[in-house]
Amino acid sequence: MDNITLEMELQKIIETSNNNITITDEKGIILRSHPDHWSIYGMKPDQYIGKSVYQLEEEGLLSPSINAIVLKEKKPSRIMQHTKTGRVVMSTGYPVFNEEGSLVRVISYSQDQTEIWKLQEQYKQLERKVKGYQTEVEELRGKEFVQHSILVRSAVMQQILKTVHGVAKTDANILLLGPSGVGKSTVARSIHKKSNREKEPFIEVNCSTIPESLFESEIFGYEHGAFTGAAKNGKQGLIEQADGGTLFLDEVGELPMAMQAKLLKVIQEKKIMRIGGKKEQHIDFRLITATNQNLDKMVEQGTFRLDLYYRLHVIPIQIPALSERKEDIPILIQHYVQHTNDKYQMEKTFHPSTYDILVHYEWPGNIRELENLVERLILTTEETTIYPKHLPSSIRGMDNGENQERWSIEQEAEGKQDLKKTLEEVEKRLIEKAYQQCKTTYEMADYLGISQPSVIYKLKKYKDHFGDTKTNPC
Ligand SMILES: Nc1ncnc2c1ncn2[C@@H]1O[C@H](COP(=O)(O)OP(=O)(O)OP(=O)(O)O)[C@@H](O)[C@H]1O
Repeated sequence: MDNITLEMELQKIIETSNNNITITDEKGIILRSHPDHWSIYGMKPDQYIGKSVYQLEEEGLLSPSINAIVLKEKKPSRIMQHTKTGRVVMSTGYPVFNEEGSLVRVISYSQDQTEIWKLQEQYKQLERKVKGYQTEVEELRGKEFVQHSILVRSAVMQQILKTVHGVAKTDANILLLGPSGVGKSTVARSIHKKSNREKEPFIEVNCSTIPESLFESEIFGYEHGAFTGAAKNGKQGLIEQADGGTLFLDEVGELPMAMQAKLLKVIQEKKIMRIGGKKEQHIDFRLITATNQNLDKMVEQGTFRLDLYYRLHVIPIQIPALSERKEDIPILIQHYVQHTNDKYQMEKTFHPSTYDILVHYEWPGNIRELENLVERLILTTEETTIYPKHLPSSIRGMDNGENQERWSIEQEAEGKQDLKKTLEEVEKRLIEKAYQQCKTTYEMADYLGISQPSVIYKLKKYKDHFGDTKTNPC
């Protein structure tokens, strides 16, 4: 067959193939390719024919070039490329050697895989959703409690709920202790819901937010003309509003001393008198209090009345910090991801590495911090998958590195990093692990599932990182 016929055949193959066939010489100069196929890279023929693939890489038009990889590795290779035009392309390259064994050409085939890739992503998301539903079904089957929006899985919280719900129908005063954001108000509301007062008001008073000068009038109310600026018809106080129901005093440790004495009297007598009023009225309420302060210490220091403390302390319940009941963290994350997605009609998911970091985080701000962070991440992350890189650095910094390793691999799939560098980085870390754990290159080969010569090659490749290579006793 003469050269002209061969040339025509080759040209026809390139033109009619479903793949983008690209041929480069030993220097990476593009000799042939079909113009139609380069549109996926957002390039026109004059931008690549006769150009070097290295140059195209530098210009960010190919990231990375399969032909460049084959030129370097001198063996067939396959990569996924994320193009400037947003396509996902699978490229496979083969070296062509002459009779002397020198590499003279590289032939590569590229196929647009965007639709398959998207389907795979959708499938992964569906898989995660199904897992989420499975967890929910398990929860509903009783493995966890889901009661009055209280989600608990830990044994300690299940016991606490059992105790408080056990006394919910009595009128015993309950004191909820624990750091901020652990769910004291939530538990208080749940006690009310379980009590016989369920249909009556639940009045929540945050003692730290009412200025001392207004406290008395807010709590006890006042009669017409009680003081300058008082409302014309007087005002019902918060205790009066709780008549028949539950009065929940949050941050009770913040109560001014003078108010402590008045509150003690109300608790003992269940009677109040409005400011400027002439007669006392009986109020039927159940009292629940909460604080994140150490009341014992405050009593010792003389800033909290001992007699009031005894009154409030009838059933003390200590709610532990989230870091002391880590089993609750996964269901809380799942719940708030689902809840926020539903609330804003979104479909964001947490990458498993992100999820792992959050599950192991200490959560100093407890459930409130968790709830706020999940909501913020879902609202402010543009991508549908939330990666560790989206987490605040204070949380990312707590990770031991394993998750960072996992997500850097995923980032490569997102095309946000240079694929070649990412793969090299991952390879280097795996080889480092093998290097630390194995005595010989044969053991390393077994450990890594590659041949021993490949181990030698890779150790040489990263010699700056490892120093001298391992000795081979065999
Ligand atoms: N077990 C739970 N399941 C789901 N959400 C919860 C749970 N416990 C608390 N939360 C949520 O966490 C947030 C903080 O809870 P809550 O206000 O009850 O804490 P707190 O201990 O009373 O805080 P503070 O001491 O600051 O008043 C709320 O948005 C609440 O809905």
